[in-house]
Amino acid sequence: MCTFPDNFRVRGYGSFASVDELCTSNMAPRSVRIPSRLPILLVSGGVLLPGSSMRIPVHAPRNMQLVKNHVMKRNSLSSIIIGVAATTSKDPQTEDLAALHGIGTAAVVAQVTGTNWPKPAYTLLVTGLCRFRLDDFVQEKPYPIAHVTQLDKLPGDLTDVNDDELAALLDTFKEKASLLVDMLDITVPVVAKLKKMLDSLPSQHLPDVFASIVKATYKEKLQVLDAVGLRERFEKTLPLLIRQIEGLRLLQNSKEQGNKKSKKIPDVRIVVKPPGEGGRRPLRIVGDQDDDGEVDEITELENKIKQANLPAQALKVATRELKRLKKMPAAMPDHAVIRNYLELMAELPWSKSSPYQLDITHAREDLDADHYGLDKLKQRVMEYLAVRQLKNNLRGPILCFVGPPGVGKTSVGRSIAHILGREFHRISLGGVVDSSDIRGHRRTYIGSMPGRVVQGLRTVGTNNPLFLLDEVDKLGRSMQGDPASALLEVLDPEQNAHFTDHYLNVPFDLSQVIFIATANTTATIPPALLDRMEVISVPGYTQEEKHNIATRHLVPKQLKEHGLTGEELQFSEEGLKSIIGRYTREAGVRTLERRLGAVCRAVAVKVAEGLPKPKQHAVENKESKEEDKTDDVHAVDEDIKVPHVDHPPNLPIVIDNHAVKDILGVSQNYIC
Ligand SMILES: Nc1ncnc2c1ncn2[C@@H]1O[C@H](COP(=O)(O)OP(=O)(O)OP(=O)(O)O)[C@@H](O)[C@H]1O
Repeated sequence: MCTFPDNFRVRGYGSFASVDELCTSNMAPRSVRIPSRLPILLVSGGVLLPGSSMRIPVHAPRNMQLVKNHVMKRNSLSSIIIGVAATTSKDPQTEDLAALHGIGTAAVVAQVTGTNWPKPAYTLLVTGLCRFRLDDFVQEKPYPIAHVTQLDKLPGDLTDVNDDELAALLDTFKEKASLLVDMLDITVPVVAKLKKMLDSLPSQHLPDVFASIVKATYKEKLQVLDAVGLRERFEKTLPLLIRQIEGLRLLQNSKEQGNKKSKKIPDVRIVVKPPGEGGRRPLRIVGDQDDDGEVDEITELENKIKQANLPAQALKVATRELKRLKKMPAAMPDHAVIRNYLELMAELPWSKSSPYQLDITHAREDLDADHYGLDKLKQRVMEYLAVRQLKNNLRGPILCFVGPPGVGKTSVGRSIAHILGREFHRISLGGVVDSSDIRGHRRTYIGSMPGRVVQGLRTVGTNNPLFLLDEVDKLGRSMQGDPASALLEVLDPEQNAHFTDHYLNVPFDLSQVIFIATANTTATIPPALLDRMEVISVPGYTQEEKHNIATRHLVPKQLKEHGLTGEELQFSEEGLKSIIGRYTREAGVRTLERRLGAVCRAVAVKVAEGLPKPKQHAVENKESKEEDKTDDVHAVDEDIKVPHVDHPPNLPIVIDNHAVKDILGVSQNYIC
């Protein structure tokens, strides 16, 4: 199985230089034999005809499953044939299989483009091979697979056709087709190719190819698809061709006369648009507006960027990218990439900060309220905060709390953010081996995304949060660059006002961000990084300290988390000691907190079991009401509410030595 990066483009069928090339390629239908079972891709609002290509954005859950399970799991796309069937259901999300059109088009998957970040979005480029009839479904979920019957078994070239009527129809069709091509701008490569194809393409393929490039309604295209017989197919397509020619004539006349209408059209050069995107506008005029929905989304993005208050340099880049996006068809793979980029630009907190808030007199109280002990750490934090208050915008040292797991390093960081009224975000650095994890990938790189710092800023939505760089001692190193040196750039007050993430490619001012690091040991912190930080050791706790932390912080916290109160559950002195001494073996208090949680859960069950049963529904039938009364003395009477309690526990439930053993089992420490 192959894995795909976050942004990718996989080509499978030949090597097409462009959509246009594909759209006029002559790879279909010839002597194709398709499998009798095909996975079915549902397309709403568009019809794929044999010999033409279509870009299909994948949104609906079933289509997404098909792409993930059938297409992406292959190493190569070259042999992937799927069925493309139009659904008459207006909402593709409903994916009603009954609404599928009975005739579909077998197609090869020529290209998959898309992105996995921030959410999966794929586009398939498919080329139609031949018609098939949908017989029945072998499976409907996660994506439909159907038994199909191949319909197109086209005869050889029609040059020596015996049917006079068909021969005449063919001549007229060819004449009109070449007339249409002559009216198009030959300097457009795809038109030149179409002209060439007109002579070389076997005549029987002409209706499908032309039906897919002329302007036609969804219904008309379905009629062409339904035309299994050759003559019928010519008959259905010829009027479309003639109508297109008439339309172009009108357009040209209006241009010549220089009337008002034509002035609105900046360039009457007519290009052939790939017959995709619902096949609604195969021929379009350059300068024509695209789908309303798409325009709306771009306008929305533009407004978002305006409101984001970008600095000059960022605004310049965003405006340039926005212009590119407007010119680009939505089906182009780069469209999603630019959009993601612009969305990030619009969402970054360029000028949004949390208001200044620091009350040093209450800071100590807040720290004490959240944590027991940790005097040295709290003292240093107070000094840090005091200097911050005296000299705002401190380019101070980066504090690094070093100590064993579970001693409160992260939670002290969270408290500091709270005291300062800043947003808190934790960046876990354990196992980071690639510098682009910190600094992002360049946008030219497939699967590119911003680094964790920029992602963090987007998440918190302010430009002055507190970032906790967790586990700096576990930073790795690899061929992809040294993440520690990237981190140096982030932390260096001289440089971080102009921090440039590779993906963002414009500087973002990190000088207002507070960084605090945590580590279990200093031994493995890269020396250059260690040099920038002020290490504060947080030693493990003694049994007594753990006892105090438990009674003051952990027990009340766990009671609250489990919906219990002190009147329902109490820990006896010896019970608590037993948990600390026999059921935990750690310097911190994380396991202790887990064990207390386990006890709370067990007690919560007992308390819930003893609660009054929920009131039964009033009995509608009077007779049955009478029966109920005789059967059960506790039966519900509207007037007398007697709680139905089986064995209400004696509250509070006190957890002593024995209760601890009952709930937590035999201690591992005993076994050792
Ligand atoms: N002194 C303390 N007072 C109150 N609660 C504490 C204290 N020390 C730790 N805790 C609690 O213990 C739990 C674990 O703490 P925390 O996650 O901050 O540990 P840590 O040192 O960051 O661990 P790690 O190194 O594994 O990230 C938290 O719920 C925290 O509130």
